[in-house]
Amino acid sequence: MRPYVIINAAMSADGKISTKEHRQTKISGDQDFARVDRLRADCDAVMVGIGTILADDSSLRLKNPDLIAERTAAGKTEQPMRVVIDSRARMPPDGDMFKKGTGQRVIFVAETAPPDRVAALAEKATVISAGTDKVDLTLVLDKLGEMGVKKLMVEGGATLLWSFTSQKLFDEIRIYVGALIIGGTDAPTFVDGSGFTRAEGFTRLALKNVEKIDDGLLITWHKKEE
Ligand SMILES: NC(=O)C1=CN([C@@H]2O[C@H](COP(=O)(O)OP(=O)(O)OC[C@H]3O[C@@H](n4cnc5c(N)ncnc54)[C@H](O)[C@@H]3O)[C@@H](O)[C@H]2O)C=CC1
Ligand SMILES: Nc1nc(O)c(N)c(N[C@@H]2O[C@H](COP(=O)(O)O)[C@@H](O)[C@H]2O)n1
Repeated sequence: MRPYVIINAAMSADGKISTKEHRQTKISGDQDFARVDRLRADCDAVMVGIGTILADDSSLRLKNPDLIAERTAAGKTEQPMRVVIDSRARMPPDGDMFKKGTGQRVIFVAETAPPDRVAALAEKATVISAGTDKVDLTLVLDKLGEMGVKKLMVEGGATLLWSFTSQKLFDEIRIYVGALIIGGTDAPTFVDGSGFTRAEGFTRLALKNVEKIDDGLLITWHKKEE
């Protein structure tokens, strides 16, 4: 069975998730980062696209020791599975995701990924081929389901979130709107990609909750069933 998919990200009041240089930007405050850590702890796997790893060198690990202890007491691994969507196997083998924290790392690549880079990554992670030229997210979700992932958190970035939202491959969106303006036509927004041209294609959402956190707002949407 496919996992329940929660998209979680933070954007500025003008919808940007980082700067025009794609520099990692602190949008959440302490309380929201604690919520993000809690959500990571509650999920079986945490995912980003390779653009995010190359920009941020994300470790994607759970940081709060109390949450790690809570997971192990519940018979789970210390860290949720860490997953990267990486068609061309560009993941740096010396990235923070490999250096920090314990547990399984999974890289989804396309069949056309260069074999030497796939072999180098296979020494550090479980590498799975899914899709011909580009990673196919329906295959990814099916595979993660087979691997026992019931709840998946997808953190970004803008290109991966376009794929998840345009293909309606999610259940919930939790978006933190921070009290700042970043600006810049070239700065990534919550969702980029090619965009819809016709209203019939739009991904529709149902509002579930709004909560003030730090000096911003956490908005929770569910996918609106058509
Ligand atoms: N504020 C926040 O909550 C977050 C911000 N970010 C920011 O997002 C930016 C990175 O976003 P992007 O450059 O858009 O990269 P991304 O992280 O969305 O990765 C996109 C890349 O993934 C690969 N890919 C393979 N199969 C794919 C598929 N089926 N669909 C989509 N992508 C696929 C492609 O190489 C594609 O270029 C960074 O600046 C980062 O700081 C990232 C995560 C969260
Ligand atoms: N929720 C959230 N709020 C922000 O303000 C952010 N900048 C991000 N960024 C995401 O978190 C990843 C970093 O994770 P690690 O600290 O390396 O574990 C980053 O790569 C984005 O995915 N998120």
